[in-house]
Amino acid sequence: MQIDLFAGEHEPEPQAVFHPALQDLTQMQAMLQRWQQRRWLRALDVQLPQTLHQLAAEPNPLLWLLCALLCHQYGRGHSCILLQDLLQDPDGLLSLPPQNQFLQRFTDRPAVVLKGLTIGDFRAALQGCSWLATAGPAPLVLNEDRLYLYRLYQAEQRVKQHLSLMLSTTLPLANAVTAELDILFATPQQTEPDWQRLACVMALQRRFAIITGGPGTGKTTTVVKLLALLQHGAGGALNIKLAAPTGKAAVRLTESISGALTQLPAERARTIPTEVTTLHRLLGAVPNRRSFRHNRDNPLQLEVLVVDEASMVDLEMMAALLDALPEQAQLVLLGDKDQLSSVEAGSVLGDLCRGAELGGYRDDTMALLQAFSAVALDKWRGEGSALNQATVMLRKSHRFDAHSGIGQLAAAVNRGDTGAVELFAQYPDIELFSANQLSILKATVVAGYRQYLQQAQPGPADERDNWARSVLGSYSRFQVLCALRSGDWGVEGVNEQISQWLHSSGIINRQQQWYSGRPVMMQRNNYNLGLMNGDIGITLVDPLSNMLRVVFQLADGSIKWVLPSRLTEVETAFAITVHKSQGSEFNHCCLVLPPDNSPLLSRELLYTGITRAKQHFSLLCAAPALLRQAISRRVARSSGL
Ligand SMILES: Nc1ncnc2c1ncn2[C@@H]1O[C@H](COP(=O)(O)OP(=O)(O)OP(=O)(O)O)[C@@H](O)[C@H]1O
Repeated sequence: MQIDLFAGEHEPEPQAVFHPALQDLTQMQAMLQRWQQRRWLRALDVQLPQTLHQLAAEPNPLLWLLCALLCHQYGRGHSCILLQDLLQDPDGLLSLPPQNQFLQRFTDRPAVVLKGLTIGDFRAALQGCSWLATAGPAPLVLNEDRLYLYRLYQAEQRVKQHLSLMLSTTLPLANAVTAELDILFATPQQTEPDWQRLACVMALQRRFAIITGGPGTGKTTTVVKLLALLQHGAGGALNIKLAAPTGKAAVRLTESISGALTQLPAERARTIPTEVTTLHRLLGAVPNRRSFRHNRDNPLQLEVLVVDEASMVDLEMMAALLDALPEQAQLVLLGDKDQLSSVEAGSVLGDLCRGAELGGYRDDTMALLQAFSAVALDKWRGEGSALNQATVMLRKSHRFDAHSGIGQLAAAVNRGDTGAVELFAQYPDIELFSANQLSILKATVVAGYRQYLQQAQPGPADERDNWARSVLGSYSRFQVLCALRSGDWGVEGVNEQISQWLHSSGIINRQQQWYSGRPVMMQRNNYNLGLMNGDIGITLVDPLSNMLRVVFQLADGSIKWVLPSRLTEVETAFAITVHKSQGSEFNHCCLVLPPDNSPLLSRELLYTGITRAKQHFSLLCAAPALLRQAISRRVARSSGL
């Protein structure tokens, strides 16, 4: 057979046939409207290109599409869109449509619309576009084929600049540090490195350090010892501040710091603060503004700052925090890198901790750490980034032992082991319900909430704060978590179902919108009230006025009584999303998964849900196959960090 080397030479170039919406702006606008009607996009996503067009006309349909998708991704917590990833798997990257059902039915789904496009087409649509920042500020930024909203790009740049500056200096270690470490850390015969001790050594030497680890691995214990070492070196004169992203997390850190201080010699414990503030309060949030009172021009007054639950800190907050840090201050971030990322855009801790498991310690870091370790550390040697040289991962949980199903389940899910499903049959502290076991779920939920609801009956006037505190304490023993917000199996549907069950069991009377015992969660920060997004309050009859009030515990442990009418943006909290549960722990958690394979079900979501439980974990899941799919799916947020 003869091969015609020149076949095709005279044939016309194949014309790429693009989707009609890419060829006509009116069609693109109509398509975006349809996506909004199907709830694939938010009104805001569709509005953004329209608004920009009014300011500077840009009739390119692809540009409109990119702009709407960028806004959509921002709403889902991504700092940017990586154009290459968008081309590779549009439906997957965008999680559009959000439920996989009937996907093939839509001929205008992202994968079909973007078919045939190349990265060059994206660049061409953006080139010379007046919406794109080239010299000065403009709404969009393209950097190394990552498309950003300007604000997020700015925040990312600021974080990068601050961190590289902080990572470029090392601090001298005092000669007496070994003796001090020996006082604080017991040295039994070891076979594994004492990462808590090594975390202290590393953080003493850095202006920026990260201590990451799962629940109960001793992050708080370690940081308390670190602060004792720092104070000892400075003669107790350091101005140390402790902060957490939410009020709830701040209250929890206050409790665990107080617990950890009891393990220290009294004269050392005295030099360490126990007061924990929220980041918003620390930075001085200005009502209805994005900016803070403390910033580059008005830095914070402190020498050491510890931020707990750092996985909940979003990109813009991290940028604001670093802006406000005085030049010589030391910053230590604590958190679990494997948890879900912040509710707002960014996955700062996850991004910064990439490679933390492997160590990746270079020669100089190895020399430093090895000098303080009785066990050889060669396994963790590598050529990691500057960040790796400032990160220690604590690996041993002191809370969950080998007999704990929660610990085993969390670890298996975290390493993507689909065999995790089998663990439910082996441990008494974890249980799995299928969707047709609703009666068992009902019994679990009613029993779970009964105690706090009984305590919520009108209490004594002279002890009203203590009573409120104990009701809030009882409430935090049990919590239903959902993977999704909307739908029958989301927070909306499950809250409705639970209220019905509790009402029909005679435990609540929900004939009015507000009733005694109603738990509510803040959906936005309210600076006037000093309440933050995610704070949970409980409705009680105030014994002083006999009127309904909602009680919240503030970061300093005090109780705030608020008129329900002042709480406009709250939702019932019998069920809350896993996302919003971050920073909280409950004795017993019950996680409800939807019956279909939503792209939102991921390993990180399961891990975060499981690790909210301290003693008992229940899971409602229609089929084990669904659980295996969720364990196999990872969520990766796009960012340039
Ligand atoms: N090296 C250790 N040896 C024995 N017990 C420890 C050790 N480190 C911590 N613990 C204990 O383990 C428990 C959890 O420690 P800690 O609160 O410091 O962990 P954490 O990582 O901050 O937990 P979480 O993030 O889940 O709140 C505490 O009771 C603490 O006293």
